[in-house]
Amino acid sequence: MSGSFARPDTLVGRTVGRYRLVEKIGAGGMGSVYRAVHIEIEDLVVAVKLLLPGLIDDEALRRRFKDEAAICARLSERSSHIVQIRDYGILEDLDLPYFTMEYLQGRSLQHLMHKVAAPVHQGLAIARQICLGLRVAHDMNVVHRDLKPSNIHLIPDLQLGEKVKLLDFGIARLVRDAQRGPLTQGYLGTPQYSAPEQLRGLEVDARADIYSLGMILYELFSGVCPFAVEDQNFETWYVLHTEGEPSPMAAANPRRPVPMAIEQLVLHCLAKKPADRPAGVSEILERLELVMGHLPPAPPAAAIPPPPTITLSAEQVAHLEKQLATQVGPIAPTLVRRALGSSHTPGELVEQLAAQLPATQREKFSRTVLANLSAQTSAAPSPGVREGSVPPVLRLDPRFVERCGHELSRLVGPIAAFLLQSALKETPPTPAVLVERLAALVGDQAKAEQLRRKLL
Ligand SMILES: Nc1ncnc2c1ncn2[C@@H]1O[C@H](COP(=O)(O)OP(=O)(O)OP(=O)(O)O)[C@@H](O)[C@H]1O
Repeated sequence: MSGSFARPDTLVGRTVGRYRLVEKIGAGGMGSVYRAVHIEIEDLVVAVKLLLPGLIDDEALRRRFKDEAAICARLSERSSHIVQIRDYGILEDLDLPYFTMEYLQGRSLQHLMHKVAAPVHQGLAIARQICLGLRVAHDMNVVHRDLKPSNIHLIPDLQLGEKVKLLDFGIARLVRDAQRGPLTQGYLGTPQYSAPEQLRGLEVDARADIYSLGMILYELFSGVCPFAVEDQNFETWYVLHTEGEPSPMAAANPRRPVPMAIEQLVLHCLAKKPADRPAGVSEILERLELVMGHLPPAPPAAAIPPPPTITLSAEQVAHLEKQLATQVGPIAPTLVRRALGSSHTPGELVEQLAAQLPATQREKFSRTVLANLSAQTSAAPSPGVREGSVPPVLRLDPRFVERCGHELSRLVGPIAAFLLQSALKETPPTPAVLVERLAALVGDQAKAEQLRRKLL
């Protein structure tokens, strides 16, 4: 039935492969994305991307859509920082290609950066994970070409606290694609984040992604764009990227001082000529890790969060977990515990949890749980006492933490203190959980295994 046109939202309720489309999450230039559940196992949630129905007759776009799934599938085999592809197929009656991905909870980096600059510690952890994912793509000769905050998701993760996932390889291409020639066929991308050579329609390589990364890191650490922008049109961005000088980061946001080494790195990435940028993502990673190694480590005891500042009854906690679990599944109790540890009011608690949900679910969730919470929540607990089913704060033996730091620094060098601090920042872990968090942070499977062997 080639050429037929189906309105995307009429697809809600349809079965695609083994999944039923539940709601539309959003749409981009090439496809619409839906949250979907398995037809037999409701807790199995995925995201399904379908080519826009108006594009099904365009063979080149169909091929590009399939390429996106294929490239992502290949890359995610090698990096957990790249969204996983589960399936690819065609909806027979509509002749509509689709692919199925892991469903990403949480929020995009665009959402995080919308309000303020990230604290340096958090910014470094995010930047490092973006680089780990991007390095795998570049090592496999794939250039993303549309790296931007909305294509970088931060999902809640038991080990990392916050895990970066790169997505939307819709216009990614192999650097050398013999059948289709070099990457020079007109402009594709997002002008705000594109490198000068990409905007000019010239041949691009991994260094175009490095430029986009520079734009993202500038905003991540300073909270503002490197250029003063009046009109958000192609011409304006073209002039700014090809001729404009980025403002010094310190001047851009004097209230949020950025370490000099980060500023130098970011401005290096934003060099106009590809040859003047860092040679590769490995170099950027090394420089980020050098900064991490020099940040003053917080003493482990101080890194253990203070007791929570609101108390809930066991029933309220159970209600909250149940409401959240309908959206996020088994990770709900962990998210509730973490949010309880850093909220001062029921409103703050609900806001934190709602931020983990897709935008369409937030309001309903907030309304439902706030009504339940505001009935009985007290704002100031009796000292050190916490009601409800939430376990008490666990205190780790400082000697064990010290041993972890020691083993870690043998494996990763000066960034050990930074990683240890990150691992302790989340809800206080048991020793085994601490080791798992560290193993995940190391970002290298062999080293992670060595760490487990030494410490467990
Ligand atoms: N695996 C996923 N899990 C959850 N949300 C997703 C997933 N993949 C995409 N999305 C969301 O779906 C929406 C549409 O994504 P899509 O990649 O199609 O377009 P886009 O990035 O918004 O636009 P464009 O591709 O034109 O730049 C976005 O809000 C994106 O965050």
